[in-house]
Amino acid sequence: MSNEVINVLITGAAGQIAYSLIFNVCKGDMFGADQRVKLHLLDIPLMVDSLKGVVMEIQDGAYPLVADIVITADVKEAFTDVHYAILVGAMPRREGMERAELLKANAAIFKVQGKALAEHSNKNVKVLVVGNPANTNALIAMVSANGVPKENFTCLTRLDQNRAKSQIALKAGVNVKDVHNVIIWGNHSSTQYPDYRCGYINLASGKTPIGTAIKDEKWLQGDFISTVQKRGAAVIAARKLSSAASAAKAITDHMHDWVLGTAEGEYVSMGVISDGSYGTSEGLIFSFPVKCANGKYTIVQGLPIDDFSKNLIKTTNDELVSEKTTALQFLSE
Ligand SMILES: NC(=O)c1ccc[n+]([C@@H]2O[C@H](COP(=O)([O-])OP(=O)(O)OC[C@H]3O[C@@H](n4cnc5c(N)ncnc54)[C@H](O)[C@@H]3O)[C@@H](O)[C@H]2O)c1
Ligand SMILES: O=C(O)C[C@H](O)C(=O)O
Repeated sequence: MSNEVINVLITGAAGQIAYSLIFNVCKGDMFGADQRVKLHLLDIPLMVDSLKGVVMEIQDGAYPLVADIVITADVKEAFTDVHYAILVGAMPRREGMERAELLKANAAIFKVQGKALAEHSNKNVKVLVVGNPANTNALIAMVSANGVPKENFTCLTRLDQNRAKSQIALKAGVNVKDVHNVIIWGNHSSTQYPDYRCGYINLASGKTPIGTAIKDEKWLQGDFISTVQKRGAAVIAARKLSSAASAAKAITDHMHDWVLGTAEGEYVSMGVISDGSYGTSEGLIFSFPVKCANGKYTIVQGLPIDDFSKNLIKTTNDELVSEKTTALQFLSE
């Protein structure tokens, strides 16, 4: 076991996602089986008693990798010296709430947390935003965090990628581990574009493009896309709560790959700052296919984009531009 300890912040630590996520970190699933961690767990004052119960459960799990735990409702204490910040806590959408209202409530939270990252966290802190609207919350934190490198801000679209891979595996009758390089473009919302066109399946006969293996273009261009786009809402309708265990798994996958690297030839989807690749608007937090090595990601370049893909990428890009305009307006008020 390494002697070095990394400081990992999880906000919304008394919530549903955190109740799975924290234990994935404790087990070593995120940063590796040798990496010791100090957990910084932040929630609102009302939830601090509940956090005390979470701490008891961490202790009762007897995890050798857990070096220390801080629980707090104080932003400064939570953000101080953290190497990794996983920002899950956010104002949930209430019934009848307009998207703009949700954006406004969360803009305030992520502005404060962006400033806290700049003022109190490790200079090279790596940030993953999960709380919705995830892309735009990440953008707000990024523009509020003077001095923290912009490429250190990401948002979660790995859950969408995992959903897409599973749908393909179910349709093809293969194990999900044999499905590769399915891409999520754009916003973590119903305008996202799940793209199978660069992906392949490892069949007994060899590496086969998804379109060739599945041979059902109507499904691939129709129900496949809409099922993935609407999966979050379908889980909410069934569970009366939003997805939590699958979100925690995806967060673990995202951070694991960012920090420890992706396998040779493998793409994963991450919301990252757009450099204008594939005709997207520079400066948005946009989900792209990326590869990771040495703690850094790079956007995969040169993928073929036909008119079908171009249109769907434009739709999700337009939505993100409009969210950005609304959010920046709130920030300037
Ligand atoms: N990007 C994705 O793929 C994805 C997937 C699932 C859920 N989500 C989003 O993740 C968020 C959390 O989901 P959940 O199911 O854990 O919700 P939850 O309501 O169970 O937990 C959220 C927690 O955040 C806390 N919180 C609220 N404001 C806070 C603040 N300012 N600072 C610290 N903590 C704060 C709440 O007190 C609560 O304990 C939601 O916004 C949800 O929509 C995103
Ligand atoms: O869609 C939602 O509001 C919940 C979450 O973002 C999800 O994708 O499960």
